[in-house]
Amino acid sequence: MSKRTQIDETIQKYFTKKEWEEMCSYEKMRYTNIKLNYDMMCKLGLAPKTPDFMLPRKRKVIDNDTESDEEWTPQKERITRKVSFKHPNKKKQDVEPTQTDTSSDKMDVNGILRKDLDIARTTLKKIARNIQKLEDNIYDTDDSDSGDEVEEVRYPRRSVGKKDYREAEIPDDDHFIYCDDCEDEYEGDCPVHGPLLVIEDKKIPADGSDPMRADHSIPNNLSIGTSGIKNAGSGVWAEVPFPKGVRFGPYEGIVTYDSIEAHRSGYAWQIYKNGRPSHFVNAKDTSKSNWLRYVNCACNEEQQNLVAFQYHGQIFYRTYKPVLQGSELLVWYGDAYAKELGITRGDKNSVPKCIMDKD
Ligand SMILES: C[S@@+](CC[C@H](N)C(=O)[O-])C[C@H]1O[C@@H](n2cnc3c(N)ncnc32)[C@H](O)[C@@H]1O
Repeated sequence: MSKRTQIDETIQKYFTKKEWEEMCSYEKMRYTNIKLNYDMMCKLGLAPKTPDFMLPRKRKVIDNDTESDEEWTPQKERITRKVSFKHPNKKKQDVEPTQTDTSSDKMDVNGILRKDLDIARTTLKKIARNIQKLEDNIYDTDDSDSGDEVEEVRYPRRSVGKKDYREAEIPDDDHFIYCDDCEDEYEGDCPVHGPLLVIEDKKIPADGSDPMRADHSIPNNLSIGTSGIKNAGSGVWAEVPFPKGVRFGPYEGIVTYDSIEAHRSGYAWQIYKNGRPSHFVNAKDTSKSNWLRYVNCACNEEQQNLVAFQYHGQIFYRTYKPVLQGSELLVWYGDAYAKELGITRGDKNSVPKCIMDKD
């Protein structure tokens, strides 16, 4: 036999005196359970919808002794809902009797209560599972995938470990985002450290009417100027400090399938679909691209402050470490292209062609 919940007398405040007096103990228990469930979800930070009965109601006359049903606007709605409760499908003999109540609608109400309790229990079990997974994730005690169905909280699809930011990120599943703090990938935003802080471009029409669209799209607090890298042309500079975890982009340009043209331009990112090369986004044309085209390739890991990543078929840049005010935004183009620029990171014997002006 299921244990009965104690009626929480504090819920009385959500009802009029008359309503409370007329309410049978099953209803009070039902509201108690709804509130218990709600409180638990709040404690877990799940931002549940406030149960209707707990919402403030308009009251025409604030006098407990004299009020009638007509004095409360939403009460009519509540009473309508109360009578429209569906009878449980279970046969009456299947329903466990409770110890104390003798009211005529005992079986029906009991069935409703049991259903509510079942829902609450299932929800709490799911929450408990989610918490466990989160804890496992935070403390890195268990990387295994239990195969459990988890709702509302997203978990890493796989433990990818610490990134080598010199490696090009070739996604086989680009709806996952790497979290630099967890060192893991999540479907969408990291449930522990939250979403990346998105910095939007200035909105400039991409119809080709502005030949300098790329320059004009640059957000506040960033500027385009001569790069600090010798012979690299223009670059992008931070006018203010940026924290780790800021997202810029997407990288905009013309879609092309011509790999030779893309390669020659020096402004094209390759897009992958299911781990295979698909097409290129070429930002050579300044009337069809945005400011991200001006971000240069870092000469070494110390300089690098951005990583390029593909998300939902587009290339974005994110700060993976704090960017100091007055420093140049520098990303890694990928080993092959960097080599062509004379950047051979990790190769101590290479002749350093890629040098900053101040070096
Ligand atoms: C996407 S563009 C970057 C913006 C370019 N600096 C500009 O003025 O338009 C890529 C080109 O910038 C230059 N570049 C970028 N990083 C460089 C580096 N580390 N060393 C030398 N040239 C670099 C190369 O000419 C490269 O083809």
